[in-house]
Amino acid sequence: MSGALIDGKAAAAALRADVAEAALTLPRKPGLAVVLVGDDAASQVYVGSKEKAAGKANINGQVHRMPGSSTQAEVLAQVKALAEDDAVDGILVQLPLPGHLDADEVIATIPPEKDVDGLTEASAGALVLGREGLTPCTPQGSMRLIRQVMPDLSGKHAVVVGRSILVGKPLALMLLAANATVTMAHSRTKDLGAVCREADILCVAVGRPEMVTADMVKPGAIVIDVGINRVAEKKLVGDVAFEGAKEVAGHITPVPGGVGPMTIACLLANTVAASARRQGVPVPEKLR
Ligand SMILES: Nc1nc2c(c(=O)[nH]1)N[C@@H](CN(C=O)c1ccc(C(=O)N[C@@H](CCC(=O)O)C(=O)O)cc1)CN2
Repeated sequence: MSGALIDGKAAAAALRADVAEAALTLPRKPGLAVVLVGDDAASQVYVGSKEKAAGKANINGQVHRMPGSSTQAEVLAQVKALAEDDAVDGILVQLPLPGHLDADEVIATIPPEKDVDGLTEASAGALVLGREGLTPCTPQGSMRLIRQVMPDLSGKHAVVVGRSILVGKPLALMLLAANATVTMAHSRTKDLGAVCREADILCVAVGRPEMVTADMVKPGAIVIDVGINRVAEKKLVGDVAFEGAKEVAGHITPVPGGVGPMTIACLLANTVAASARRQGVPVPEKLR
């Protein structure tokens, strides 16, 4: 029997509606600033989607496009200007940056209270310590989809394949905080298939098209595919071989239409939450 599809598009639309409603309750309209350096085609698409979604969610979205030849000093100056702009509640620098730039230094320039990507040391530290903070959008979106299917993760075994700062590491910490038993797998893991087959919840974020196959999935497992791999002009696939895996999984996210849309919805949720804190009002309940 085929596993149930986890509809990320519908979940993202519902969250965006909650964000739009919450934004209207704030004393001042929230502001989101996106810095895009260079002309990476995929980044242009994602930033365009973020700007459009922000407008529909009653958030002032602004995009600062910089040439790929921009120097480190020029990018740092742009982020610092946004850090000092009181109308800006959230700042994100679209990744990846051009290779000549030091992304760590750029991200470190974002004030923690405006870090709506959840990538600064302060945000990562808050996540490790179990304190309130802004969490990365894709792991946060993944957790929202998991909890839709399984509200209580106690006693469940989660396997996260991939250990990036954008997804794998924060997602593992969020699963731990939700009382799952967590295994982190990566390129150096021996017998990856055996490890994956232990998972009640299998999250894959490695950037390798269809790497996880049906024989690596425990029957009835929840499969969260975070991969977004363009394999042809008009064809996107995830890190999981969907057609085979869906016959074994209990629930599975598609690509496209799964975790991706949740990334943008969670960015908007983070922006309204950051704005509420900066304006000294409670974070709307639905966005906590
Ligand atoms: N600063 C950041 N950079 C990047 C992030 C991030 O969270 N912060 N994540 C990814 C890219 N990304 C957002 O920036 C992103 C990727 C994919 C989608 C999405 O909705 N994908 C659709 C398909 C869209 C398409 O046709 O390409 C889907 O999966 O249904 C949204 C956002 C790396 N950079």
